Amino acid sequence: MAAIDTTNLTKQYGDVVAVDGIDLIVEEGEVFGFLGPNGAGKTTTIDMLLDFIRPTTGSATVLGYDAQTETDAVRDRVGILPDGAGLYDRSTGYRHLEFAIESSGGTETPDELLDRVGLDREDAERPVGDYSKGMTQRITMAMALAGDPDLLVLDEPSSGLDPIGIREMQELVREEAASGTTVFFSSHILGQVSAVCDRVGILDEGELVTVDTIQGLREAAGIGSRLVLEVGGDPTVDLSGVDGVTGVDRADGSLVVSYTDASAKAAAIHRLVDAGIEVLDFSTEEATLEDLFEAYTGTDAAAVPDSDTAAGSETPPQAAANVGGAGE
Ligand SMILES: Nc1ncnc2c1ncn2[C@@H]1O[C@H](COP(=O)(O)OP(=O)(O)OP(=O)(O)O)[C@@H](O)[C@H]1O
Repeated sequence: MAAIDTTNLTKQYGDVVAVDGIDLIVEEGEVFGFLGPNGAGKTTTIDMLLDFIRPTTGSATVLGYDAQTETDAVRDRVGILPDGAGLYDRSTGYRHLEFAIESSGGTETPDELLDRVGLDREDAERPVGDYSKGMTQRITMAMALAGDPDLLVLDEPSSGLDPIGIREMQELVREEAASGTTVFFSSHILGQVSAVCDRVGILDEGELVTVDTIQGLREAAGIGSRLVLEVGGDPTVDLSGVDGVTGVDRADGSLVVSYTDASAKAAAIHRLVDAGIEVLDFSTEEATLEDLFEAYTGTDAAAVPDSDTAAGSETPPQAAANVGGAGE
């Protein structure tokens, strides 16, 4: 059974096709990165998976349950970190956790969840309305973890976190994955997705343009990295048959070997040395993740702000599930 399975999932707002006929399968146990520039349709897709909004056409199942007709079964099994937490400002972090544990039927204690997300007890006793953005993100993540969900849906989870917080969040995702939880990780920041995800789907203007591993994306996009070698003399070079090498050129007196697989670097150098060619020096120029993002979306990733601003939604922001909200 797939953790997420969508068929022609579509959401249209007037003339805007926010999500355009997505067919996507996320296997159980995988960490799947859902990547796309701002406005690509990531949050809209997630909102349809959790029945916060209804598709215009198409359907989806989550953990084998119909996303529209078996919503309770879905929400009971899914932990959600929404883009823009719907918390109760005057209620404490601790109270939010108690509520999340109670409504998810969890057996953990609030303190255990606080530990996992790096929030201390003192902060947990303050009203969440006083929290910084990073603290809000942490308490929301803790709520999402309550009840040991089978699927974690994280919408821009690093939003508001500092570099240490981002690393801790990635570690949490790895821990969850190691314990068998499927993780659906949405972000517009490729580096964060690639750090934790087994596969990545790239969404652009509502369309799922590709689904692959990061390595597969590199190869398919044909944006390899380059090995620049300074060699003695002007030898004839034949690197045909070296796995991962996609081309050999000369530039400014150097030999430039293009490759899509990092293991090709050492193999190419060995081949040259075996052929009696003197390798005086070498350096590598790696294709960046930004190059990759740009190749698929036409969006200059460097110019995409690290924004956590979501487009509007049909419904008010949702509290982290398995939660309906944490009343006072
Ligand atoms: N309620 C709505 N009414 C009209 N248009 C909407 C509504 N909600 C979303 N949209 C539009 O749908 C498109 C997809 O928005 P969505 O929020 O899903 O993108 P996103 O990929 O999550 O973006 P971000 O990374 O900025 O959060 C955008 O063009 C957005 O303006």
